[in-house]
Amino acid sequence: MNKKIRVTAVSYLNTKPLLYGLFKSPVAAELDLQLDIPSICAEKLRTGQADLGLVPVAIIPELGTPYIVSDYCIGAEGMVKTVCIYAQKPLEELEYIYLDYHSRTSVELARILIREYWKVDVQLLPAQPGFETKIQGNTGALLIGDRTMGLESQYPFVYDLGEAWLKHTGLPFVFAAWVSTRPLDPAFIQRFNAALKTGLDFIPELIYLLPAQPDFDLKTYFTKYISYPLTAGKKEALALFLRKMNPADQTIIRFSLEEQRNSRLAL
Ligand SMILES: C=C(O[C@@H]1C=C(C(=O)O)C=C[C@H]1O)C(=O)O
Repeated sequence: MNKKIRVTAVSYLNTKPLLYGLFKSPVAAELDLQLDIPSICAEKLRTGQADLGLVPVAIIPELGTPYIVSDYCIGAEGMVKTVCIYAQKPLEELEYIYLDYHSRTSVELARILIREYWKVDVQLLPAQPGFETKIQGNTGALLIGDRTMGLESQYPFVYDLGEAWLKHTGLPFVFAAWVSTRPLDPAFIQRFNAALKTGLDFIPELIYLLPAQPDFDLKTYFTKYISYPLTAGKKEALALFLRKMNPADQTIIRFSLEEQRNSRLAL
């Protein structure tokens, strides 16, 4: 029996449709799955504690040979609802913004948008657990994931980073993608992708299995705000985001499935 593939995936609700697909498929038997907050997923893939991960795309340049193995991701085509800056005052009146320690991508996205789009002079601070309580007066915070659900009605100023990125660039966005640091068996990748697709087909059923969120409609979130297909537009956005993060970056991202398709076409 081959060794199982060690997989790290995001523990948030937005990943459940993808996980549901994996569990409904025989591919589940090939995986040793661990669920973590995004910054830990990133760390596990980077340090070799996982072979494959649904990881924040901001860490791709830190990986030696990154392969994007899937046609599915955690993305958005504008508003995303769960990646926002919350504040009691408008952005231009803020002095400090805490950056969520769960995140790797959105903290970089916030830096880019503050610099290029909002153009406000604000100090960005690293956050510790419990930092949500510091959202007061001239201090705001970037928060991501399930902890943001229902927060929209609690703060007078809410800035959605997916929406701001679309207004700034005209592009969708990719927050997290399935990345491996070594080439995986193409047949495995195809089974893995087919399973993810099945999960998305089951969103209407899955809604019944997940805990209802106060002031937050999960079905709309999964079908309107989170956008799972890794489209050409999202790939373009990913390349632009990595360039804006670090203009000197030379990372070459390999798209495993595309390479397979291309090589099949070439045969
Ligand atoms: C849209 C989201 O995207 C998340 C944002 C991430 C980040 O900022 O590093 C990483 C994984 C994604 O799950 C979310 O979970 O709210």
